[in-house]
Amino acid sequence: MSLLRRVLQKHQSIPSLLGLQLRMMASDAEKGSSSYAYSTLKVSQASDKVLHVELNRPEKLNAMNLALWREMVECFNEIAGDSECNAVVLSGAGKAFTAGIDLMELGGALLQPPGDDVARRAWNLRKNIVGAQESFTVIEKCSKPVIAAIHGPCIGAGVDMISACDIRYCTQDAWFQVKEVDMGLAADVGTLQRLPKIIGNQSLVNELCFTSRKMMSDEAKNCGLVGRVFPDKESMLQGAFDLASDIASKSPVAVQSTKINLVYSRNHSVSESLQYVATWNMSMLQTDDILKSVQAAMEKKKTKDVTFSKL
Ligand SMILES: CC/C=C\C=C\CC(=O)SCCNC(=O)CCNC(=O)[C@H](O)C(C)(C)COP(=O)(O)OP(=O)(O)OC[C@H]1O[C@@H](n2cnc3c(N)ncnc32)[C@H](O)[C@@H]1OP(=O)(O)O
Repeated sequence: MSLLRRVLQKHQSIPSLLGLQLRMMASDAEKGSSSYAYSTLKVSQASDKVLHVELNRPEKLNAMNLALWREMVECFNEIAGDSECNAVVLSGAGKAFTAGIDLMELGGALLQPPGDDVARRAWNLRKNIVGAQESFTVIEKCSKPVIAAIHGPCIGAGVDMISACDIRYCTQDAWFQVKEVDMGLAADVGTLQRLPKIIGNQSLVNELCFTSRKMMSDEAKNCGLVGRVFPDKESMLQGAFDLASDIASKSPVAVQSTKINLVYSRNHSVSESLQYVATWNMSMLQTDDILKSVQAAMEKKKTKDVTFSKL
């Protein structure tokens, strides 16, 4: 039976979904005591101070169900507070990066929020949307650089997700699709806000968003959506891990301050951003990391040979 047919059938049993509210910010209590234990995300240590987060619903092409939206928030909040982690690689298990929102599970809950009248339903719908936005904004709020490693399809919410990452690598077989218009809606969890700042070609962004046409990896590279294209998943992951490892070896004060200021500057004027970094660095320039880094450079050593305190 086609996916679309099953989605439509599922929507006919809306009453079972009426009580269901998207809870995008789950409490830590649900997770138990073990660290990085998630049902839809697999987190592993790729190398020293580098974590590998995999979207882990390969049998559903990593379609984003309720648990995945919630666990993204939990996971990246956990990473943000983990002083053993300095950089992250985000990829998809199986044959796709992601097929976007889980049409079976989320479509009904999203379109039919609970509420006694239109105002209350709208109120709850807004809460769901804001909650879903947090699932990707949390990547941006996490001060550790996040490298998206994309292979195969990256559809709908997948584009929202990778737009919140700091660096994007992909495979030759990767393709990108801002699918929302073809689903009858405007994208609302980050693509329309972040993609224009990444690609820097408003005409192309508009075309992609209005038409839902697929963009293949070569075009993604040419327009600046991805930094590098690799022949296959294995070489892409190796490239992403090497990059993450290089970043992770540097002063975490310098790297994380840089991410925070890059994100701030993207959203503010040059003059506001200069003010911000001046205030930021009035404390951060007092770090021991400067002395250590300069000394290493003078001795022609790599930052890998320097021991920086955890942050
Ligand atoms: C608050 C709102 C926030 C966000 C909104 C976001 C909007 C979007 O994300 S829009 C994009 C929605 N996604 C799609 O339209 C993609 C749908 N999938 C496909 O078109 C195809 O699966 C494919 C990606 C082209 C790959 O095709 P193929 O290689 O032939 O695999 P399939 O047999 O189709 O799929 C394998 C398996 O995965 C299930 N699946 C695929 N996509 C989804 C999905 N989006 N949701 C749920 N399940 C999905 C598919 O049903 C198959 O499962 P089986 O159990 O094996 O049948």
